[in-house]
Amino acid sequence: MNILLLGYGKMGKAIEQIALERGHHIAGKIDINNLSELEVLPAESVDVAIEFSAPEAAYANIKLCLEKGWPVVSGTTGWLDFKGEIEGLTSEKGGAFFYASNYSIGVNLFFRLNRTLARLMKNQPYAVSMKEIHHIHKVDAPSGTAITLAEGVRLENSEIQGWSLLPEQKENHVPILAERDGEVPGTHIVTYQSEVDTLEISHTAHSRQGFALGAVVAAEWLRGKQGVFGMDDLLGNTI
Ligand SMILES: NC(=O)C1=CN([C@@H]2O[C@H](COP(=O)(O)OP(=O)(O)OC[C@H]3O[C@@H](n4cnc5c(N)ncnc54)[C@H](OP(=O)(O)O)[C@@H]3O)[C@@H](O)[C@H]2O)C=CC1
Ligand SMILES: O=C(O)C1=N[C@H](C(=O)O)C[C@H](O)C1
Repeated sequence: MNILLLGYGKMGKAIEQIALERGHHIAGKIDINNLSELEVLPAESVDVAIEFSAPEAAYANIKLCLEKGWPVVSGTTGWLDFKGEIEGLTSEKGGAFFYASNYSIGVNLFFRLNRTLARLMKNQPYAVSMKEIHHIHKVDAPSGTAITLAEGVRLENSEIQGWSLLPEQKENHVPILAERDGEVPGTHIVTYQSEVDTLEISHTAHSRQGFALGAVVAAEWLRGKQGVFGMDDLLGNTI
């Protein structure tokens, strides 16, 4: 496949390496410095775009891809207030859009574990909280993955109404602590605390390889499809 990389930072580079290993061709590498190349790229030179850029850039990047008729796989976090508009544009254009806050298989297993645990904890005397730890370059907080985890708890427990980013706290919201430390690729911890004990589940990424592989597999899966998709569509009951 001819893959356009939209955003050529830490993730763009990790994705390039895996895409080449899997026999794909890189149709272009776009970042903030050569954005104008995007508009002049011939539509037929790209089979799928993989977009990992920045919160303020994702919406415009994805919109442009959909207007060009390119299927888009996006992993950028921190822009999801506009996701509904992108979903509308996808159906208007008959295009294809795939989004995940985290593309690694391990984290998608963790998402399911988190929901199962939230269901078990629904009527138990435990307070839920979350912590995410990322590298110091990360611009958004809390992480997209932590937001998905909090949303998972909300879906299982009607007492939970959302999340709050510590130090701000809101009643019936999952408090999330966002820590920035060195070059940490991504750690997420879900904690349930009672007066007598603590129960914790965690996921620790050792590198960006898992995120990058998931994004390339999603791009391969998206080819030839129409609509809005996520990891549950890709993984189904295979995990
Ligand atoms: N869903 C998932 O599994 C994962 C998601 N992410 C998310 O992916 C995003 C990127 O992460 P990461 O690669 O680490 O970040 P980086 O900062 O390393 O890379 C971002 C890249 O996007 C470029 N960029 C900035 N603005 C634009 C623009 N307008 N158009 C195109 N490119 C632009 C930057 O260019 P320049 O350097 O010149 O500013 C840079 O090359 C983040 O939102 C992060 O949270 C990260 C890992 C996994
Ligand atoms: O910015 C990152 O690095 C990461 N971002 C994603 C997020 O916000 O959840 C996924 C992963 O944790 C790495």
